[in-house]
Amino acid sequence: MTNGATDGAVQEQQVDLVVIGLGPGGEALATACAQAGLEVVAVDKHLVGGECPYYGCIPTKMMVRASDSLAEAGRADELAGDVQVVASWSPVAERIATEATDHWDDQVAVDRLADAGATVVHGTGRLDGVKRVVVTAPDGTETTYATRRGVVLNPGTRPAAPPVSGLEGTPYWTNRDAVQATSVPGSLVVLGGGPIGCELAQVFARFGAQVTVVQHGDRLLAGDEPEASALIAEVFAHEGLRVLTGTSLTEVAHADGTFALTLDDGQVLHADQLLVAAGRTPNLDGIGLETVGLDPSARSIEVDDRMRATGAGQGPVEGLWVVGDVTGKGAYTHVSMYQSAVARRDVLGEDGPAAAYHAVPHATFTDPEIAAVGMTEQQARDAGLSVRTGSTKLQESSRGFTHGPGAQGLVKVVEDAERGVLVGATAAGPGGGEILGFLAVAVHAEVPVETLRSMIYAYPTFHRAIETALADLDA
Ligand SMILES: Cc1cc2nc3c(=O)[nH]c(=O)nc-3n(C[C@H](O)[C@H](O)[C@H](O)COP(=O)(O)OP(=O)(O)OC[C@H]3O[C@@H](n4cnc5c(N)ncnc54)[C@H](O)[C@@H]3O)c2cc1C
Ligand SMILES: NC(=O)c1ccc[n+]([C@@H]2O[C@H](COP(=O)([O-])OP(=O)(O)OC[C@H]3O[C@@H](n4cnc5c(N)ncnc54)[C@H](O)[C@@H]3O)[C@@H](O)[C@H]2O)c1
Repeated sequence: MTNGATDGAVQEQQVDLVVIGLGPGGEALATACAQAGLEVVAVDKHLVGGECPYYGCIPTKMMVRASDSLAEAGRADELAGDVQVVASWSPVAERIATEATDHWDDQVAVDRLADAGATVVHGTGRLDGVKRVVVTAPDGTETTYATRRGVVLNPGTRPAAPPVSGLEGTPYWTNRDAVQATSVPGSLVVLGGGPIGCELAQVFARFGAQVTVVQHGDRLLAGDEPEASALIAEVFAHEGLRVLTGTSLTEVAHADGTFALTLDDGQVLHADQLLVAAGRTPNLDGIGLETVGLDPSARSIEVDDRMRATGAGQGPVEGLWVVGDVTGKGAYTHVSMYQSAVARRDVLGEDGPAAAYHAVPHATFTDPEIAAVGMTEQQARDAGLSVRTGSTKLQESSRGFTHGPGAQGLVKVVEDAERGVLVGATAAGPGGGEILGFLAVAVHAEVPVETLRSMIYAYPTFHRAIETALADLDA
């Protein structure tokens, strides 16, 4: 690192690369570029690793694993005899605090990145013109970095706070509070029926909370196929969760440890806790986009297939790569990591495949898991494709029949009939995310449907239902 001109408290340093935001993609890219010999400054204002390991995927999947074990124990009655389980949140809270997050301490991640050769800085980064960054340390000191190769942005998102009267100032939860819970509320209202709302609603309900989900759209998991939404609604109803769709929260009050939540139809809900899971706000405010000619009010940054930032209708901004949720290509850890590898190759001048998004997979870890890849039927129709669909219920397969309780699920395939390839698919059920692996290959590699139909599917597996769904394309 070479020091340039210094000006009072403001220092200027020359380095090869600055990474602003160390979510999964930024952390991986900073590590790889440092290992490749670049002088890398890796900046995060909070925890190295980002939302996924501390407040997102990892702690929530530990919660899901625990609540699934309770559900399985409940199913034993029907399958294997009496099982007595007294649910306790303590092992869940303990596992998250000690095994997942190290009590929300990132020292291990900081050391790992430093060992790779990067300089790790805890501070807030912002662009300061092309290939330049200013970092403000927690004590207010500012350092300017002039980079030789450029800057990578991976700032991610934070929980959105919907503009509901009275909400601000109440002790409501977001995902960040929910994963730090040390006990289960007696009653919980979940605002938002997306992946976060659905996963956490089911977890807390299975641990004994009385849960109501308030969703202003007309169905849960609105990004998935309607059949998957209907399945989740049916399971939630069966498990005693209340789901209110087509409803908005208009007013929040909190007194004596209780929330009073007024809905647009005048109904008032009372609950011990409110979890707001109503979408995400990109951390793009104040990051200096205007200093490189980009729109500072944008909700996402346009990127080309090498992850180089492009303004609307303009070419790439020199020396600026963007990865993760703020690219708007799918707010998932695997997308952030995938983009990180594409950007790393471009930064290092290596060859490799360009980014492509026709087969982005996702899995929502409710029970049953709702997993999908590529387009929904509606998206394929909107794209003007000649669409054929096939579907089957998992519980009607041999494996579903033997599995018994907890076997609800479905496989749905969406074919571009003109090309004879799948452009989308859904796998919902036990291990839905695992069944999806097969379908993700089919959509990614555009395997002809006739080839998929000529395969042998192991009996009696859940994934064998794919063969039935493919046969249904002709129906
Ligand atoms: C509850 C929950 C569950 C989830 N479950 C899953 C799941 O099961 N599977 C899945 O694939 N995805 C899941 N996700 C989504 C996943 O967490 C994100 O897609 C993933 O973290 C990738 O985000 P990212 O790389 O854009 O950055 P993030 O993880 O959001 O990290 C961004 C980092 O940038 C830092 N930062 C922001 N601005 C600045 C700045 N100006 N200067 C310095 N640092 C800055 C932040 O402190 C943060 O550390 C879940 C999310 C949530 C909230
Ligand atoms: N398993 C996974 O892969 C996983 C799990 C959790 C989150 N994630 C990622 O994180 C992202 C964010 O998740 P999310 O669930 O917060 O967001 P989301 O945007 O997917 O869903 C939020 C839901 O809240 C509803 N909503 C918004 N404002 C509302 C209001 N005022 N009243 C009632 N309902 C309202 C919306 O209609 C929407 O259905 C997801 O899109 C996903 O990419 C992934």
